[in-house]
Amino acid sequence: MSLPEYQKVEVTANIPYPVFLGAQLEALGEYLHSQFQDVEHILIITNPQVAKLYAERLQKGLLVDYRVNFLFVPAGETEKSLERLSQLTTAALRFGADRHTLVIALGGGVIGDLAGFFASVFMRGIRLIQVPTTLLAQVDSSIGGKVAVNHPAGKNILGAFYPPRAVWTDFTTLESLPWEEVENGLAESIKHALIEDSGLFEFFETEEESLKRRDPLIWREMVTRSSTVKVRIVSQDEREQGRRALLNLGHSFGHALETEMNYRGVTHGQGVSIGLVAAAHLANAKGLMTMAEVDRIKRLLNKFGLPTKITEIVETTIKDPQVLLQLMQADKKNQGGRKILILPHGIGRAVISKECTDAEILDAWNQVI
Ligand SMILES: NC(=O)c1ccc[n+]([C@@H]2O[C@H](COP(=O)([O-])OP(=O)(O)OC[C@H]3O[C@@H](n4cnc5c(N)ncnc54)[C@H](O)[C@@H]3O)[C@@H](O)[C@H]2O)c1
Ligand SMILES: O=C(O)C(=O)C[C@@H](O)[C@H](O)[C@H](O)COP(=O)(O)O
Ligand SMILES: [Zn+2]
Repeated sequence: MSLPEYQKVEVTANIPYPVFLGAQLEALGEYLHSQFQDVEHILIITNPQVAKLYAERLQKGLLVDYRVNFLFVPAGETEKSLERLSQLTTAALRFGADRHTLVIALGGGVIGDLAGFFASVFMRGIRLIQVPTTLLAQVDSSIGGKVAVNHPAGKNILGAFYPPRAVWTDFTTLESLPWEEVENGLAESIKHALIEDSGLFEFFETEEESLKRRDPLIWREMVTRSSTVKVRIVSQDEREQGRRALLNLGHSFGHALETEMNYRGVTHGQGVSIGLVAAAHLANAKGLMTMAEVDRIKRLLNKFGLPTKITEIVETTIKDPQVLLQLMQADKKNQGGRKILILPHGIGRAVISKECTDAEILDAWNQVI
């Protein structure tokens, strides 16, 4: 079988790896065979819904050469936990996994982060392939090597930088994705546009209808342009010593909200969407963005069904933003107790700010409560 038509983009990190955009699930086996001669055993970590849809296609190319076992994880953000990591370990050992076992993360960002963290610590690290099946995972989470589980006190608090050996992105898996899951990916894609691609922002504005119709060519362009932003930034600063922090735009707010909700009732994409609006208001207060630009961002998010206020998604008991401000203390960007925030600077540029006071951050929260 010859490899299908795809676009190969390289992440030029410490250990470079390819992102195959438009690859086919069936062809992964042939690729692995060409790259990893010592692999005999493969663990596919996925969830039952995704497996039902795509396990057969993926397995087609694997069964001849490998002993393949599945580890199933129920759907949901709460599965990114140490308890689930421990259960995966028990099951992997039962299947005879060793240091030559290769992990395939087949699914969305939850599977990618959890399976990735498992691969990073199992026997001190085994090889990992990301096979993203949600829009969010294709444009963002499968690229860049951030893997983690959550803690009641903070999102992704236990994790690692653990780059995959390859990212295998099959656009056709997005055909079965429910619209509410599409929205989560759009939030991260719009974030990428805000950080460094004003043309992509305009693309979202002008292509609203074709995106909603799921026009395959327009979707392909969206995923390609958006994931290219991520590849570019991660290649410049793999371990977030500087510029990579820009990819965290909206996340200081979004992660605090997710944590406050115990990782239920608000999706990551919704948290990011609300966080983008809060960051835009903060940027306006700092003179980095006009109110017209803040409104333009809100309009775009709303067009695609994304929330711009917390009350749009949950009947919240959060009346006092102090609780959320407190939770921002666990943000991984902070230094010596000082909050570091990412702010949009107009549309298509973002900056790292160490200058935001708690009072200013509270004002921003009040704009989205
Ligand atoms: N590591 C990173 O750089 C990074 C970046 C962004 C987000 N994340 C993490 O990603 C997670 C969110 O990921 P997500 O939005 O993909 O959610 P998710 O992984 O929970 O997937 C959402 C749902 O979509 C279903 N699904 C997956 N693929 C499908 C398909 N092709 N067809 C139909 N249904 C499908 C799943 O069963 C699941 O219920 C969060 O934990 C977030 O913190 C990580
Ligand atoms: O890749 C990055 O860097 C990001 O910040 C991308 C985010 O979309 C993603 O949610 C990431 O997991 C957040 O990282 P964290 O370090 O704030 O946990
Ligand atoms: Zn994110």
